Amino acid sequence: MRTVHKIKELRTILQNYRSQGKRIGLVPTMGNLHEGHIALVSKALEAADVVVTSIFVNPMQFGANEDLDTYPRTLKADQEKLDQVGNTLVFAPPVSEVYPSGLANQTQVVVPGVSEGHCGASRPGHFEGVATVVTMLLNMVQPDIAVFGEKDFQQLAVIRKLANDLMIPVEIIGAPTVRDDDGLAKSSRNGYLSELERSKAPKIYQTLTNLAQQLEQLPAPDYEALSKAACEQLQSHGFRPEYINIVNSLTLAPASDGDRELTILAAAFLGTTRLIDNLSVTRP
Ligand SMILES: Nc1ncnc2c1ncn2[C@@H]1O[C@H](COP(=O)(O)OP(=O)(O)OP(=O)(O)O)[C@@H](O)[C@H]1O
Ligand SMILES: CC(C)(CO)[C@@H](O)C(=O)[O-]
Ligand code: BAL
Repeated sequence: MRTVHKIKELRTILQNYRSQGKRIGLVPTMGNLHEGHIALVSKALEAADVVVTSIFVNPMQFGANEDLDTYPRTLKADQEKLDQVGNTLVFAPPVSEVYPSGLANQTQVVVPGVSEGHCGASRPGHFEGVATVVTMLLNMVQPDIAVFGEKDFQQLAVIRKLANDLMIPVEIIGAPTVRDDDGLAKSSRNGYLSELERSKAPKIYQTLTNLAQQLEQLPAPDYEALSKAACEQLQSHGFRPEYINIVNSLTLAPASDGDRELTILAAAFLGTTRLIDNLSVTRP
């Protein structure tokens, strides 16, 4: 497995693979890899001959009071994990390589509709940062396929829309959320949790599971009342819920009576750690 830090070098290597007729996959990450990320790389390897795993903590998607400075950077351990998986190439550029003219001067990609609300409301500018860097990565790598996790459900919707709207010739593939045995979605930020917080954290998934059951069973659910009750349930377990929203799985607009494919989106703080999760349901 090779690691490259420069776009020029990456392009030369990929050109060589392409000229041999190899299919190229991309898995964008911010590093600190766990089994969720490895599942994305394995899925990409099912559809591509060589997979580029990018590791880049993208400053453009972090808000002023967020954890850009403390976000775990663990390149060596990440390389060792990827070494076990298969034919991967690590692309780990420095910030100066991705934003040579600085952030303030950077052209941005804005994705209307699906970027708004949910995490888009609580993290202003976040999805512009994600959409911009993902567009740049897709242009740098020019992959046949790119794999993203359903754990970041709204992000996946944003990326599907930008690839479609900007006519980027890539297949965007979603991969299911990988969870710990107790249901907690694996996430780099789980590492911020204290032992006590970690023991409470699975409540977020349990709350979503209970809510999903009600959505499957109730003949005419009152979505707002159910969301409010679920937030109160989380609060009683020591969370500070940011939102629990029941949405149309495709548009991410609030669920309405005729919708059958629904997704429950949730974000909540445990102490200073912000966790997100989601669960999709089909109404009878
Ligand atoms: N548990 C998981 N299951 C499936 N995919 C995941 C999981 N966790 C992260 N991913 C996916 O991995 C890719 C890179 O995500 P990222 O590096 O931000 O990891 P993360 O663990 O979600 O980090 P953070 O805690 O900062 O949100 C994204 O497409 C994300 O959806
Ligand atoms: C897609 C991504 C790598 C863009 O920085 C990031 O938002 C993430 O890790 O999910
Ligand atoms: N996993 C999404 C990236 C972020 O929270 O910034």
